[in-house]
Amino acid sequence: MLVATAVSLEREAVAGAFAVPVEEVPLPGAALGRLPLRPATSAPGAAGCAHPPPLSASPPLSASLERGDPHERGDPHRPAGRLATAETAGTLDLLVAGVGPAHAAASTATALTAAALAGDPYDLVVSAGIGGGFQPDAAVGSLVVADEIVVADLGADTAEGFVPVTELGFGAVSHRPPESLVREVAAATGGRTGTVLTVSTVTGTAARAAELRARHPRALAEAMEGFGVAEAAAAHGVPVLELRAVSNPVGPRDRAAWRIGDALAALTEGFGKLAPVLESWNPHDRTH
Ligand SMILES: O=C(O)c1cccc(C(=O)CC[C@H]2O[C@@H](n3cnc4c(=O)[nH]cnc43)[C@H](O)[C@@H]2O)c1
Repeated sequence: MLVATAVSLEREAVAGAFAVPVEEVPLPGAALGRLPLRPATSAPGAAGCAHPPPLSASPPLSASLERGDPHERGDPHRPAGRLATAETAGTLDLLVAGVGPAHAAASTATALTAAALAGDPYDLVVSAGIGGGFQPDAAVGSLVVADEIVVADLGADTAEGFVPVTELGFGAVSHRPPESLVREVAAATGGRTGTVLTVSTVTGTAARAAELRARHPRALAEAMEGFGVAEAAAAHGVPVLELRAVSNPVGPRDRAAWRIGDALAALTEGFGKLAPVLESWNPHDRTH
């Protein structure tokens, strides 16, 4: 499984979250973390990690998100970010995929291609991160599991309104994660299911929020990467999931209202609950 996040996560925090140490692996222009889904009790090669904490008690996935340290944000010119791996049996790789749909798509496609060429293809891609929540349905600090991943601004602006790219005769504007996986992940994490929009421009006015909601009445959240990750996954025939923790309301710009710490705590807790679901999920069940 490949987990694509927008910005860099501290290796120590990631190791703590998944209860294993990770090692950086030098790959050509790439960065990815390979971690077991299960908390390792005495994993071979997991030196200094004989008694790791349970997943649910793990520290935040990323403290570095809040710091804004450019070195923690990954190198925007290296599409796949940084790659690290645990020496234990690798079942989960963590990819710093970059901010925005294009960067996320490039990073994810690079990682998927590298894995396929190495003869070890992924069977699931998860786009995970923080996002804006449409009020009152997706409260700050809550989790949203996408049952549909929709790009909201890929198309043409016309006097009659927005025309999606599909109506212009091109491409796709939506991807649907496997229904059974969405159901099970939502049940395990307590997340709400609904559409998660992908935008290239963060919504900053009430008018834009209302316009998006009018076009996408089922939208619970917006973020900037899901559709890019989903396009890369679709190109490889791999199912996709998107999990967002709400850090701010969608609407008028108000940086004081951001609750990134709360959202990351919710994401970390939710992620810990994903492990058993993902372990038992049958990757061949791609639609139901
Ligand atoms: O400067 C602003 O007003 C502003 C408001 C919200 C988000 C940003 C970002 O730069 C977000 C980058 C990052 O976080 C995700 N995210 C979080 N909240 C939102 C949102 O309301 N709309 C879209 N994306 C959001 C996003 O996926 C990026 O990874 C700036």
